[in-house]
This record gives sequence, structure tokens and C-alpha cells, in this order.
Amino acid sequence: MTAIALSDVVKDFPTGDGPVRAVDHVNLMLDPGEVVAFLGPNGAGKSTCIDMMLGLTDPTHGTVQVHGGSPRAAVQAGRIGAILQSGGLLDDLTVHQTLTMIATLHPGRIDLDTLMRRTNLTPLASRRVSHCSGGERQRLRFALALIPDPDILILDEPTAGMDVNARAEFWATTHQEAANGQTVLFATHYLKEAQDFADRIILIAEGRIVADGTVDEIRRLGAGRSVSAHWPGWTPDISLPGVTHHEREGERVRWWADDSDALALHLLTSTAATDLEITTADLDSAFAALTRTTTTGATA
Ligand SMILES: Nc1ncnc2c1ncn2[C@@H]1O[C@H](COP(=O)(O)OP(=O)(O)OP(=O)(O)O)[C@@H](O)[C@H]1O
Repeated sequence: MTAIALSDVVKDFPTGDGPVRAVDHVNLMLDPGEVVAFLGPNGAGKSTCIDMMLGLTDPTHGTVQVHGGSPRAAVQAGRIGAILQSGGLLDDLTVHQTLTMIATLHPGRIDLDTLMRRTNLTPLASRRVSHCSGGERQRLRFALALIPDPDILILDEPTAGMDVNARAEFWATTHQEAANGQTVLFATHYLKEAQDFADRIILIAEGRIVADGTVDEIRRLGAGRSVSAHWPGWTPDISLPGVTHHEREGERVRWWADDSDALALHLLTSTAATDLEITTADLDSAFAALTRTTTTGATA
């Protein structure tokens, strides 16, 4: 059965200036065991989608299902654990007290000592939450999300504010959890995290899914391969086969084309271009190209 399914989901928020469309006809399905990164610029609609998956807000149009039922039923049954951007923790409690308090709501689900070991919280057990660093608090939130022993984990920018080491440690722990077959959906601004950790990337911009695939698929889709050459005399009036857009880099020009091999052949055999180079796009440029396309309608 599908872990999470969004069908033609729209979410409008009323504001003084009229409704804001945060999510615009989104369709997506997550299979059990998938690790999926939800990537997009600020205000793209990631948190709003996540809130709907957790039953915190309802879609204006369309349906959201978790394991074939309502998100709220899945949350109540402890089948989803989440880290949200604003998760309140009680400063005066210790790490152990915090976990014990929440564990009483899910009796028998999980052994706390084991959970603390799994999430590297054992050395912090008696530390007050107010004395924990940002990264340590985030680890605590992660442990809290695991208490119901959920089969879906939804993490909204879980490593925001963590330093490089804390991020690496966090992902190592999450990786172990995902190895147990959990479905993981995480929103992030860090392209590298998506690249290193996710099986699949869903790219969202202005409330719409603009790409959905593996890292390699997104790279190809976003910017494909480009061809650059030394050709100071080239101007956009000189037509080249299949070129969609270009950039100048000093005396070099870089072109993106539907068929980079055909373009390279043409440049070599029929033009004054020299010193050709063919480059495969990285995820950063794919991200920029795909999100730029939706915001300006142009690829140049
Ligand atoms: N309660 C609300 N009322 C009005 N507008 C809202 C509300 N919540 C979100 N929005 C708007 O909906 C859009 C999507 O917001 P959302 O928080 O889902 O984006 P996001 O992709 O999670 O962004 P970020 O990466 O900055 O966290 C934004 O334009 C935001 O201003």
C-alpha cells in the first residue's frame, strides 16, 4: 500500500490581500521504505504539504491519505513521527524526563534506553533542555518522533542550524532508522543532503512539483549537459542547433541544448569555435534552472 498519497491537492490561505495559493494541484505518492527529499526555495510550499500529511491543516481541494486513511488517524495510531520547524520543548526538563513524559503516551512501544543509545542521547540524559545546543535539541526532537515506533518519518528541515559535524551525525542516525524500512520524507534547503541521503528528490516551486526523480534524473532534467567554447565573435544572432539558452564567461560562451552532442559536432565542424568542453550539470545548477523556469517562464 502507498505510504503517503496526495491527489490534486490545493491549499489556499486567506489573507488581507486575498487568498495565497501555497500548494497548487500537487500529486505525489510515496512508497513504503522510500527516502525522499523535498527540496524547494523559501515559500515553495514544503511545510504546507507536510502539515497536510500530518493532518495539521486540511487541503482546500483534493485528498491527502496516509496508509490509505486520514493523516489524523495515522498520527493517532502512532504510524507517523515528525520533526517540525517549530517544535516546542520544555526547557526545565532534562532530556530523559522529556523522553519519559512522551513515552508514557505510547506505553510499551519502545525501550527508552535503547532509543537514547540509537540517537546518541545517553551522555545527555540528565542535561536540562535549556542547556542543550541547537543540534542536541534537534536530536531530542528526533528521538521524540521515534517514540511511537512509526513507519513514516516526516522531517521538516531537521538539520537547520546544525554545524557540519552535527548534520553528519544526524544523518548517520537517520540512515540507520531508514535501514529498518521506514519511509522518510525530509524537507531541506541543503542540496548536498538531498544528494547524499535521498533515493528520490521531489522539487517544488511556487506550490507546484517541478521535478520528481533520482539525483541523476533531476540533474539531466534541470540543466542537462552544456557545451562551452572559446568563440569571442559569437553573438546570439548566429543560430546554433537546439540551443535553449547561453551564458558568457569572458571570451568563452556556454550553451545549453536539447542535444549537446549534435551541438558539439556542429561547433567543431562548421564554426570558428575552439577549445570545446562538455559539462554535466550538478544538482545546484539543476535546482536553479528548474526553479527559475517556473518563476520567469524563461530559461535564458
Ligand atoms: N498561515 C498562512 N497564512 C498565509 N500564508 C501562508 C500561511 N502559511 C504559509 N503561507 C504562505 O504559503 C507559501 C508556502 O509556505 P510554506 O511555509 O509551505 O513554504 P516552504 O517551502 O516550507 O518555505 P521555507 O523553505 O521558507 O520554510 C508562502 O508564500 C507562505 O507565505
